Amino acid sequence: MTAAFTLNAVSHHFDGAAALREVSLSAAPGERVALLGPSGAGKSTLLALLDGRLRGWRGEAEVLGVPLSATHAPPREQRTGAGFIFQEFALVDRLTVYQNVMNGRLSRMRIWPSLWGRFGEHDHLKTAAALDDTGLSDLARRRADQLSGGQRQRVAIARCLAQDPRLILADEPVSNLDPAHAERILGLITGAADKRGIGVIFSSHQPDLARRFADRIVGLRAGAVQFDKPSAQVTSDDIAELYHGTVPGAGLRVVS
Ligand SMILES: Nc1ncnc2c1ncn2[C@@H]1O[C@H](COP(=O)(O)OP(=O)(O)OP(=O)(O)O)[C@@H](O)[C@H]1O
Repeated sequence: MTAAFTLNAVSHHFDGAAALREVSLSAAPGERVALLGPSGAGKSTLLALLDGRLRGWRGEAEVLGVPLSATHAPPREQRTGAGFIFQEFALVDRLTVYQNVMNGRLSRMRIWPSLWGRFGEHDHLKTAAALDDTGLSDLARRRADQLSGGQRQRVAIARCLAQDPRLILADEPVSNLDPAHAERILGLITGAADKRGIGVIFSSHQPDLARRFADRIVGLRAGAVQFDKPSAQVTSDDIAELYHGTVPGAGLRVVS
């Protein structure tokens, strides 16, 4: 089966400073991988690369069997089918929950219908299913700016699910949430992925949650892979070494 992604010696620099250094990694289909590491380790950069948004990197990268280009965005018909959940939710405040989730369908539509916002019955069905999976059906008519942080995050997840993704990428999906909500949201994302038989790659600052919700943890530091292990084999020493010398509060938040 096609790997969720494969990276071979991928490096990236921002203004001459290395953000990723010779990263070689892959994930099996359906695998849940957590990216851990202190602030500035390169987690968001790696996820942006997997999402096909990063330009100017070196090396080789393939997502869901589609080679990525370091120089240009892929044409619509060659997109990988990965869905992205943004840390800051990226919702349109003046639109309803339903409209925000429906927007997830735009990337699945042909160009002209998408420009006119002409959604079909199939799009409405996918939207309704995504709202149901995230427990948002009762809030469908509420405006996005009238939601709590946890509810907004659920809308962002539903929008991603409405895309019918073949892989879910999530950049610190629970960083703005209290511990109980964080656990619920990660359970929601990984449960929805399991139901669809697809993988999840998420970044986190919370080792305990990463251990609980990921099959595998990749420790990134200063753009390089420091460890890559099944979650059950990641020790407290691995975590301490990964965060060694970093500013307190910029990372580790233990959730019991
Ligand atoms: N657009 C940008 N322009 C310049 N430098 C950038 C840009 N984006 C990231 N960087 C730098 O690249 C490095 C990696 O950043 P990245 O955001 O990938 O880290 P991160 O592990 O996601 O951090 P955090 O946990 O704080 O979100 C950092 O040194 C950061 O300052």
